[in-house]
Amino acid sequence: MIPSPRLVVGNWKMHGLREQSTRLARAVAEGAEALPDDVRLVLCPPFTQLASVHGIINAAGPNTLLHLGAQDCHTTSSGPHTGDISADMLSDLGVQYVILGHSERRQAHGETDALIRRKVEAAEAAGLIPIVCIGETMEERLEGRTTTVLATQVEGSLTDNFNGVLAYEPVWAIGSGSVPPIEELERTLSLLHGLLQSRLKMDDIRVPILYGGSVTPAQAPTIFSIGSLGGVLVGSASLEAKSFLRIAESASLRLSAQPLSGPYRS
Ligand SMILES: O=C[C@H](O)COP(=O)(O)O
Repeated sequence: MIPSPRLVVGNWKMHGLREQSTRLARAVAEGAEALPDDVRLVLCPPFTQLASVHGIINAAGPNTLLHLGAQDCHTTSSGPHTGDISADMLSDLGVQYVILGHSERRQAHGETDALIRRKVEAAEAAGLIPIVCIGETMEERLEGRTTTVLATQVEGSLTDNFNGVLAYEPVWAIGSGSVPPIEELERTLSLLHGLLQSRLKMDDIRVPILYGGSVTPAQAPTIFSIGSLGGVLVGSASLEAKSFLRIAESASLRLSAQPLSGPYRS
């Protein structure tokens, strides 16, 4: 059974100096106190702000819904890799989740499925929960190759005993203001569920599937009307505490009183 809390992950990307990050994390921590415990918030600041955000999460106390995530890690635990950060280092800092294979890293840093898989292995070995991103480009979508692209990414990026989180982020939806039509998203989620079953050779899949790409407070209730959705990966809207918290409210089944449905919530 998938963990019942829905994940609302804020990927701050390369945004945030000290003052702004501290203010944002404090505001989210304060707002999180009012949320029901069927949501879990994960803040993924840049590496430079992990320690201060960790301090704020710690100060929020043991029952906080807030967790700490990073945006990448290296494939090995230490060594001569100038400028890189290992999963062990993240874990040592109190990080619990790590985003891997984001399309911005696949595109700007040439990350391949094979490399991402090695990062997933490193994250798992360090006790971190990997959030692996997959998604098709607009060109691939227009060529009708979405299914093949997703199948290849699921096959190549995940480990055999993967027990993390999968984030479906159509590359064309990121930062574009466009979200796939809800019926299409529902179909893709069910496709991904099938791909996970065959990749992990298991019928009872417990890997939460998140959606990411232009998630806003206005779009969130429609997106979360898909009962099987494990959560969302939020970029721009996570940089504003109010928006991020409103998205988290929509994620709560208790607050939205949606009927439970789908493979994860039976
Ligand atoms: O990791 C987050 C995604 O890239 C989505 O970013 P966005 O919400 O700004 O479209």
